[in-house]
Amino acid sequence: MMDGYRVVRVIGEGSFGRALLVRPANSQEQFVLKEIRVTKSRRGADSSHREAALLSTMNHPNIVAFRDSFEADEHLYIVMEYCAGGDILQRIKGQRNALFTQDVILNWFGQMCLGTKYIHDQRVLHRDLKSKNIFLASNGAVKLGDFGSACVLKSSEAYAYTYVGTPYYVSPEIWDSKPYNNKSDVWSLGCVLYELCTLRHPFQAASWKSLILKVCRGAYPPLPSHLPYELHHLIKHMFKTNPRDRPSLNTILTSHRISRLLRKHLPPQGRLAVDPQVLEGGQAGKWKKKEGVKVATYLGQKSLLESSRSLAGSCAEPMDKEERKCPRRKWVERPSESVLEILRNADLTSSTFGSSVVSQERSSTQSTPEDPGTTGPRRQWDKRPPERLLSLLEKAPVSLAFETYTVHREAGGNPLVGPLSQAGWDDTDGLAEDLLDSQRLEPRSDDEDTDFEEDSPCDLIGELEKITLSL
Ligand SMILES: Nc1ncnc2c1ncn2[C@@H]1O[C@H](COP(=O)(O)OP(=O)(O)OP(=O)(O)O)[C@@H](O)[C@H]1O
Repeated sequence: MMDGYRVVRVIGEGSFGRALLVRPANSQEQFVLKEIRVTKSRRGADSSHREAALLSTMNHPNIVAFRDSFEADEHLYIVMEYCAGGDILQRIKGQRNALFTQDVILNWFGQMCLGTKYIHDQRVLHRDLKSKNIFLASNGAVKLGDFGSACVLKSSEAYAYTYVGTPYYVSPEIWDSKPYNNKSDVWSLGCVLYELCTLRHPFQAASWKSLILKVCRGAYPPLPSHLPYELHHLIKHMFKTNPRDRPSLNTILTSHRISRLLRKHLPPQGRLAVDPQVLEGGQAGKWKKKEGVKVATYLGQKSLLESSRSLAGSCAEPMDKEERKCPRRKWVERPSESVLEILRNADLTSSTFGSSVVSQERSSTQSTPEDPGTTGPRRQWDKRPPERLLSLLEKAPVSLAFETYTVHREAGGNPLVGPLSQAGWDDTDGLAEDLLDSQRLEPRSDDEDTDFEEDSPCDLIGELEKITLSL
């Protein structure tokens, strides 16, 4: 018995503790109790308060609901909704080779879209959407979970933590050291949709280098031909290498070619929810602020622990109302391609990947970031091998690419500004906007809705380098 909860059984073990199936003493209802080891030094971080206020507003049928949290015996416990159907990855694996029906794909994916649209409407990024973090409830509802790994708290201590994601689901802009944005979540959701359609990951690779190349080119094996044209079309757009060209969740649900098909497969309440007015209305069942603080503290801990393994993890990022009104940041005309360029050079010296592989991949039907559909002259490769990334990629086992990563770096600016902080509440309000690259600001347009992103991109390559050095 724990704080009024009776343990029914252990569901599984994650990197930060166990997940238990529990039942309140006075009820037959079942919940998941996540048990997280905590260290005293991380308790009560001031920066948790604002993040908690944000998290406490999360309430949607397609988001795993939080019920309670408490601390006992050096552990933090979070009580949340139990999803009896398990996670989507388990379901995919359980299919063996039998493909899901089109109805199942559209029904599940539609609900994932509703959940993601809900958080995006609140200017929150999930940052770790993957089939392992999406659950099925007993009533058939699909729910996005594991906001824990999706949330970074910049602490008031020495480091700031930035979430990177799970490499197999990470979008090209992240490899190009661009900020995480709402379309990065769209890319990850595209990976989940592709998995539902094929039972395979879109970017399979035997090495990091091959993985990153495929991701940066948006090169994936075609979907089975029996699937409707609308799904082929949607996947193609979700895997556009430039985030500007990917549809937003709003577009997918309301005006993309897939929208009608998706809506037809949504449960009735979901169909109603596509109406933006209804979506914005759902605010019932908020967390109590006090509980939210504890959860936010846990999230900060999780980030710290994760990065202490040199691998990284982390954060949902809100934008405040003021920021919504601000001119939004614009993507530079073409990605800088830093990673792509280095990888291309790496091919000259790599023993495992010759230029023929690159040529083959370049002939894919997907456009490359530097060559959106035109047939310009091939770039000359730099003769000097890029030692840094080359050695990194050759040493790192690709199995690591399914892990969630956080990176840490020394905090610059105001260390109290957390990724879940709302700019309007911080002393740096205004200053932060001034510091933005002015070239990346432009008025908002309706058809281009890459409209919010993290503030400070991280040095992913540098961090991966540290990882491989420690292997
Ligand atoms: N709300 C839930 N309902 C049903 N099962 C859940 C729920 N949350 C987690 N699980 C299951 O419990 C197990 C452990 O989950 P947990 O989130 O603790 O770790 P993980 O996701 O496997 O790893 P990590 O969090 O370290 O990345 C997993 O099998 C997961 O599918």
